[in-house]
Amino acid sequence: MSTLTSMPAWHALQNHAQEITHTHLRDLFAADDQRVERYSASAAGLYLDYSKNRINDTTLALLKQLADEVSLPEMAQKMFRGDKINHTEGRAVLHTALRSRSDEPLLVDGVDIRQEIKATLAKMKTFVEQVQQGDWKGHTGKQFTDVVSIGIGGSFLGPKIMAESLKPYWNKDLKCHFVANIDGTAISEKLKQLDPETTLFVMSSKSFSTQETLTNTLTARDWFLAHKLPEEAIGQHFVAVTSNVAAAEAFGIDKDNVFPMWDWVGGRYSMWSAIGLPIALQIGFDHFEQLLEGAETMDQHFLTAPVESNLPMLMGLLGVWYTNFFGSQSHVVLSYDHYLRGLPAYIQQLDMESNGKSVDNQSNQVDYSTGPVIWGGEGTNGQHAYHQLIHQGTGVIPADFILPLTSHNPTGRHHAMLAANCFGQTQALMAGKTLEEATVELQQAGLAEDAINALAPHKVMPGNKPSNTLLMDKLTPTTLGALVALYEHRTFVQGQIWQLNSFDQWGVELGKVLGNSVLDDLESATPKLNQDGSTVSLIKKFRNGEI
Ligand SMILES: O=P(O)(O)OC[C@H]1O[C@H](O)[C@H](O)[C@@H](O)[C@@H]1O
Repeated sequence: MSTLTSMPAWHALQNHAQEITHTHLRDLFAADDQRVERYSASAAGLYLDYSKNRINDTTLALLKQLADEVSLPEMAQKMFRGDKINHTEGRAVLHTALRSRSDEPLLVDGVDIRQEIKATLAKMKTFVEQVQQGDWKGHTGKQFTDVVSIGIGGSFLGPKIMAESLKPYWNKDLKCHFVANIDGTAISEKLKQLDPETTLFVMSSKSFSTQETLTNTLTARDWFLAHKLPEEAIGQHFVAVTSNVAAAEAFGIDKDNVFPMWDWVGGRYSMWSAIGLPIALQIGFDHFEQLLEGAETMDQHFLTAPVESNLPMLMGLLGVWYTNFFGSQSHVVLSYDHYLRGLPAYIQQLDMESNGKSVDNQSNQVDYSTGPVIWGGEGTNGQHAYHQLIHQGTGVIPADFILPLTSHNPTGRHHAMLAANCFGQTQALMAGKTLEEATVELQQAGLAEDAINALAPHKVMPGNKPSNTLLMDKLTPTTLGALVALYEHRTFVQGQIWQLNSFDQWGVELGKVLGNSVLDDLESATPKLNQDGSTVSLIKKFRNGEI
């Protein structure tokens, strides 16, 4: 039995879950008109209504006890101060330092990283301003109109989704494009639209060894040179962001054009570093700094607020409550804002690559569920696609609804309708519709009794489906920074409860290695074909070009 499942709070939560499954949220709201006042909290420009969760005061007390029993507050302090909590890679975890304005020295292996962070931010600021003001032009003297950010995983999702989310703040004279996939269509379709004389390439790869990014950059480089631009023009049109500066130089990127990052920043936590350069180019450096400031405000809240009003702690613990005591296997993030339509995909990598693991910090196989599938999309679109399952499916899928109260594009009644849909969905999930209510509805519609008896059960909505509602006054760089930091710390909370190292990703290695040996067989004149039968069959079909 693992240490986690032997903890007193764990056993108490198991017993408590048995009790609370017999209560309906409808009844909890009916019995307490102060419920939302007691189960809501605000911080860093965000408001969390968590009253539509399957909880009562005992639940929260036991979840808090569990947090204490795993020493969560102490673990958070260790992370922020640079302890090497990423123990399988022997690394600190300091994405929080990237957005900190503290001057307190922060040593990693004897080096004060605050100075490196400051120097890199200054380098980014100078570069962004030079590009925006036309002081850094293309080889033929034209100002850049387009930026192509080449990267994948955390070197793609952060830049792309944050830039997309902050469109109201875009520098109108510069358009950022994002290429990630090795599929040649991705880069080909992008390059078709572009003029090499006015295009700047930002190649982002922490390791500088990722096949997709290296290949796409070489293809971009070939395209660039194929347009009669000389080799010496590369230096003006290609910059890189990486922790492997030597590899970047060997690749042909000028040393002065390399923006450093560090091994104490995980890829999925790296948008605050120079990986965020495309964001800063798109929205301007001042707005990028506001993104950092919003995140830092959430950091301080996470470090100092008591559990019962600590947004990341509450959301993280509630996730554990459903995963481990209600059998939930997925969690849905619903952005009721068109600009935030990509956010669920960002949180998907953040959370699933952090906690999609089954070996604990003591190198033992866990005997409990860990990271759920994170999915989601844009409201109200999801209501016409997958909300059916959330309402009437057989499982419990906790939902986060995210809505800015003010739209950047006030258009007629649109925003009121968006908000009404958002709130209506959380209400329907909570209250549901009973058989009696469905029956009365059908009687009022004049259906015959046998028809009613056949149809009514299909119209029953069990309700008691949990949701969080996250509000902000308006989507700004500051509130977006706070929102992303909130989810980073929510992921940290869950990883700590599950006794996981949330900051390595050994699971992505095998597929890459096997893919390389398959590639040899796909391209070789004399393929070895010493793979399993299915893979050999697939290789042969690819080589023959027919199924
Ligand atoms: O930035 P790179 O070193 O190119 O890595 C890009 C991505 O590669 C892997 O898939 C990791 O799992 C991701 O966390 C990382 O963001």
